[in-house]
Amino acid sequence: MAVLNYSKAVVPMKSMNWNNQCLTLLNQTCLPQAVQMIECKDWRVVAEAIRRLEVRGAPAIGAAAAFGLVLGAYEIQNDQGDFEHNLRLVAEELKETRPTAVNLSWAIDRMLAVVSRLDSAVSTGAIIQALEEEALAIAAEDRQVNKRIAEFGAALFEQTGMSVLTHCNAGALATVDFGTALGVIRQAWSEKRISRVYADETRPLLQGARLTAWELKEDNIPVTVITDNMAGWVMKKGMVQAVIVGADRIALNGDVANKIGTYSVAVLAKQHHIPFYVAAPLSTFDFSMETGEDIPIEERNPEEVTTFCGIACTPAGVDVFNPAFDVTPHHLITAIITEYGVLRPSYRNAIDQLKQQRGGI
Ligand SMILES: CSC[C@H]1O[C@H](OP(=O)(O)O)[C@H](O)[C@@H]1O
Repeated sequence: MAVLNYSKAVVPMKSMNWNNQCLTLLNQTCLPQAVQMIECKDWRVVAEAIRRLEVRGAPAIGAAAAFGLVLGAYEIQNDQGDFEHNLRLVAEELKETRPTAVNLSWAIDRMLAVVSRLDSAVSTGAIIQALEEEALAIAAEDRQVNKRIAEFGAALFEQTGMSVLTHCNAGALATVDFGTALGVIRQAWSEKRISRVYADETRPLLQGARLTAWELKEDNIPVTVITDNMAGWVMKKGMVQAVIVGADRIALNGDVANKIGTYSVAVLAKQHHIPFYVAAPLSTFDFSMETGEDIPIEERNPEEVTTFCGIACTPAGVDVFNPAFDVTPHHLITAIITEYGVLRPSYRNAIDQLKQQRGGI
């Protein structure tokens, strides 16, 4: 695995790039201190990068896993045994890297569907070419989808000069490019609808303080970083007029899994009569899941909580609970912004109407 260090001046805001059988990832665990790219030529390196949150964010890990499957296909093309069977083994290992974001399984299933549609007589080389084209399509669609979400979402900010709070990072770093919640913020800023962003630091891994603040500073969008326990007071003081977040999995009734702490922010927003928006592409919806009750919640290494920048901040041996996500019930969500428009309660009806409009999903 080659590691390349860039000066900040040249780094693309994109989370990843694919070229000549190599997936280059912007290593998000090094930001904002260092801009480091990881060159992945082995699918196992991609899988580990997803597990370690070197690449993270629901759409971003979906796209990364898709390119990881292409790397796997190149590796196994001359192996003994059935190519499609061996490919599905790689696909399953990529799917298992993180359980909550449905975009991961959505992307892998979309890639495998390409293989299923091909004539059984086609060459392995033709299969690999089709897989590579599909992964590139997933990545290319991402920016277009995020731009549409941004246009629909920005219109929700009806005043000028509003302040908005966000949690975690749903930016260009969490997607292939431009971002979902931060995409809406970028568009609303360009239309002068918002004047400042309050970014929750988002313990324990600080995606807000490290990544959202980095993205917004790079874009010269005014950002104020707050600790997670300040969100209520910021709302009480009237310092924000809206909340917008991303999502990792959305159930058919509109329950939303997102970074841990999102539920608390939604309860606070309700208490203070502040609109709470979720921005997410259709690939974040789980059409097999009626409610958020069954959304798998990833639990991560306790050391993410017991240490801070590598320094122990708890006594040794204490018990730790470290869920990476929580589920916000649909009744706390004002609207869900998608690339097909803004969904409002009842979300089940809205999603059914969307399915009818599109002749299915
Ligand atoms: C645009 S999806 C971003 C979504 O993913 C983040 O989780 P993680 O940093 O663990 O990958 C967080 O839930 C964001 O809202």
